[in-house]
Amino acid sequence: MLRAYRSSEVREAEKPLLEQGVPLMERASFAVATAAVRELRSRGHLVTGSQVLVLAGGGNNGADALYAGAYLAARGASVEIVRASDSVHAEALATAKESGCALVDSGKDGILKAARRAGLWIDGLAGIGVRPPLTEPLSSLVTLLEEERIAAPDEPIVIAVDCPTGIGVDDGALVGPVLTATVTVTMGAPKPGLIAPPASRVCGRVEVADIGLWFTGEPAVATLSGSDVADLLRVPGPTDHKYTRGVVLLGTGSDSFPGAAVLTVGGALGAGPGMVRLDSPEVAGLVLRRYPEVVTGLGRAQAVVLGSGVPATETERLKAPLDRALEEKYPVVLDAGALELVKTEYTDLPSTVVLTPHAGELAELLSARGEGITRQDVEAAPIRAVRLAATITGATIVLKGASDVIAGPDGPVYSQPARSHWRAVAGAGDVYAGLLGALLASAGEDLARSGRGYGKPALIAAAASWIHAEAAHSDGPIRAMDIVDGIPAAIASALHD
Ligand SMILES: NC(=O)C1=CN([C@@H]2O[C@H](COP(=O)(O)OP(=O)(O)OC[C@H]3O[C@@H](n4cnc5c(N)ncnc54)[C@H](O)[C@@H]3O)[C@@H](O)[C@H]2O)[C@@H](O)CC1
Ligand SMILES: Nc1ncnc2c1ncn2[C@@H]1O[C@H](COP(=O)(O)OP(=O)(O)O)[C@@H](O)[C@H]1O
Ligand SMILES: [K+]
Repeated sequence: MLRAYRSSEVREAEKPLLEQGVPLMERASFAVATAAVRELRSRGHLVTGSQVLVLAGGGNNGADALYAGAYLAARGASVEIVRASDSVHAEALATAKESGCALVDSGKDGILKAARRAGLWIDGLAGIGVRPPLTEPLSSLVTLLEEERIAAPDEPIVIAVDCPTGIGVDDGALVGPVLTATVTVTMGAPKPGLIAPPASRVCGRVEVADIGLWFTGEPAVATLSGSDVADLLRVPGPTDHKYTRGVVLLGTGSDSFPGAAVLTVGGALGAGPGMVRLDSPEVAGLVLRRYPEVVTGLGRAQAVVLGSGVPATETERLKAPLDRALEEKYPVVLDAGALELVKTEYTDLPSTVVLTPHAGELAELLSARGEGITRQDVEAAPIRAVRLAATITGATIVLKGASDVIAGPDGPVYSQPARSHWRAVAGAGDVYAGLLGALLASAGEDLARSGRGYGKPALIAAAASWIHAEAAHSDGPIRAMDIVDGIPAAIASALHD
């Protein structure tokens, strides 16, 4: 599991070490320099003679970059420094100069010329001490460098120290200019913005440098790996039968969208529940032709999926199964049309109800609940949007997208990236809803007994996102049914991770 901690938690973790005089900055800058050497070598360059640009801001982040520059200069690199603040760390600057680094003329032309000369930039303009948007003069400098980076015929390697300058370190937001990185060398632990969208998209490869920090608390944001998923999966044993393995009931599909029933059933069956029930008479024939193992009609279940392929105007029939699940405290997935119910009637939900909107649906839901939020707002700061929605509704929220961002009213936010953007295809969300329902069903009795979720529904949803991403992994076009077909192998790969 990748565990990301906020800047305040990083500073807390640093405190005892700094009091003991542990040389954190030395460790940090050495990690940056080592990453720089590796990046140069992996592209066939020698350190000696390589042209490096150190972008040094006024904080400790700038000092890290300067010491890294000093190290590279001592190894024979030709290092130039852009001094982006009047208050650059004096000792670090002196060390860099002594090692042979040269200061660049700080006018626009001087900076651009130096940027063009250098094949590797070290971004020490701002670290975890900065809240975006950047203010002047840093804002213009970052804009200039990012434009140059994009326009350069040979794209420079950009090594971000701790985080790319300009990102929302703690919330993953992108507001204002940022300098996109090839590699981010982050100190001690990832920060939320390094693993959560949209900021995670400008971080390149994230490397965590062990500088001796120790974190014991709950992370702010986490990303599950295959082995975390394996820990959550209930593998059947000799005493299991279909009812102990979990029954999932689907109220999905309609005359308008019959295929959604096939896709949700396929997603559910792929996860291996004991039984899938379908309560959608108008599409039962279609589903049974493809999946004869499905049982039709209402009945007992340990989890319920409602709304995929059901128009928002036809949600009346979803209320009976929803009421029953709420009464019996079984987990529920509300997808697509069923989200309509949360706008007006079902306004206070337990966290065992999981809502699965895409960005547009989440914006609509939040707006209907009195928050003036657009799709663009959701996309610019997904962590904030899911947290807000979880607080307002009480439910667990899965914001579907290139990365799924998941939050309950408490516990960490999970950010689960896609393995391939070919996944963005109609019906992929229906497959997800069915898959999630089946996973919740296998935990349904436990969740019902606990009465509340205590973070577990979010964790299970994150596992569903991992499996879905793995099942949709592809180097070329895929259909939603290919994701269905990929689920059993994705689960097997988690179990063997
Ligand atoms: N604290 C420590 O002891 C350690 C910190 N380390 C490094 O130190 C960094 C944090 O250092 P700092 O706390 O000095 O913070 P930063 O280095 O992130 O920089 C803060 C600087 O940015 C300016 N600034 C703040 N908000 C701004 C905005 N919106 N627009 C433009 N400028 C803005 C401030 O005036 C200040 O000069 C970490 O990211 C990491 O790289 C490492 O050296 C390891 C040890
Ligand atoms: N850019 C992207 N890259 C990868 N996956 C994506 C991207 N955008 C969306 N997705 C995924 O595609 C699916 C789309 O779901 P949804 O919007 O509900 O569509 P539908 O209702 O047609 O199934 C979700 O699983 C989501 O995580
Ligand atoms: K930085």
